[in-house]
Amino acid sequence: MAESVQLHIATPLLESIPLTKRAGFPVFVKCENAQPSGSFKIRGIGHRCRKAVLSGCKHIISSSGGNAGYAAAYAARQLGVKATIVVPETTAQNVRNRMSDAGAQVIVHGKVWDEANDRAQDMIAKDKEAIGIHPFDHPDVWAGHATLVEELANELPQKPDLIITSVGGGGLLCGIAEGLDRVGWQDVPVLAMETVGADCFNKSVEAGKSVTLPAITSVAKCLGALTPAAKCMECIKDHKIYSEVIPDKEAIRACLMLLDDHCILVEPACGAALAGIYARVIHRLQEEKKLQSDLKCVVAIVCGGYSISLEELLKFKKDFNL
Ligand SMILES: COC[C@H](NCc1c(COP(=O)(O)O)cnc(C)c1O)C(=O)O
Repeated sequence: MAESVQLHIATPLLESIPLTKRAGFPVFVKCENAQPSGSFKIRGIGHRCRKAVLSGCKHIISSSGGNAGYAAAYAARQLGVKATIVVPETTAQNVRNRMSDAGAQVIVHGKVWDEANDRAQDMIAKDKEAIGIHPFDHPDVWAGHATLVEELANELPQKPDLIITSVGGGGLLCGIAEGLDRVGWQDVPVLAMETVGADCFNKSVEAGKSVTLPAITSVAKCLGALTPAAKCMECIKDHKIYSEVIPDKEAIRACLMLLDDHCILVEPACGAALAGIYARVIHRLQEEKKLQSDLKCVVAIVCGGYSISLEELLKFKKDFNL
């Protein structure tokens, strides 16, 4: 059963007419919001959980800002094992409820994910039957996320000129890099988007070494890792990765514009990726001659996520005067 139960799905890839019109070049959206757990996380977290259960694990303990934890709770339910998810105070109540509804025990500890992760590590050390599921820093997580690029290789009309993603701890970025290697697209550049106050990867790229933020001050709480996975710093050696940072306001604007363009409600962590187009970051890179002017195929990953509601988005709209 654990070998064969389906955890993630092959998600829709849409040629986005509204985004293509706004951008002036063909834009495809990879709709990870359609995953059973509401975000791309189930790809890597599901793969990690399945391998853990096949190795005899009876209790999954995950730390998460929210979406990785829900993916772990969902995977544990499908795999028929116990799950405990440790989340920081910033994790939205609706996400905590979803984890409980999936059958997981939810423990709230710490102001940021890193503190929740410390508590989870303590629990893992004391439970011989448990295996820890890291939300972004594990080879099995990256291997699972890489399936997204394999689907692109099967679906896109041509090799992409650019793939846009957002970065929290860098697990999705590392998975994309692994996927590009798998399908022979090592030269495809990646635009890695973060928000001000959740930009540990950008700070690390600028410093040429891993940097730990003093705090997470962005509203994109699900990008809230203080330090990126070390693997990210290897990825930038082997792949062309543009690291860009936008203010929270642009992430919220992107969420609002995507809702209008595609009737898809996403959280700020996902809006950050779409801001690569909506905030014209790509156009600036083109003006700076860092990106080719004749883009023919750009893929934006709609990473999804449940840390949002219509009410919260409307409050952000008001707070940011949008
Ligand atoms: C603290 O949180 C890290 C992680 N969220 C990460 C996340 C990302 C960034 O993915 P990453 O770069 O961490 O693999 C993007 N988009 C969404 C909707 C996300 O939830 C979590 O849920 O535990």
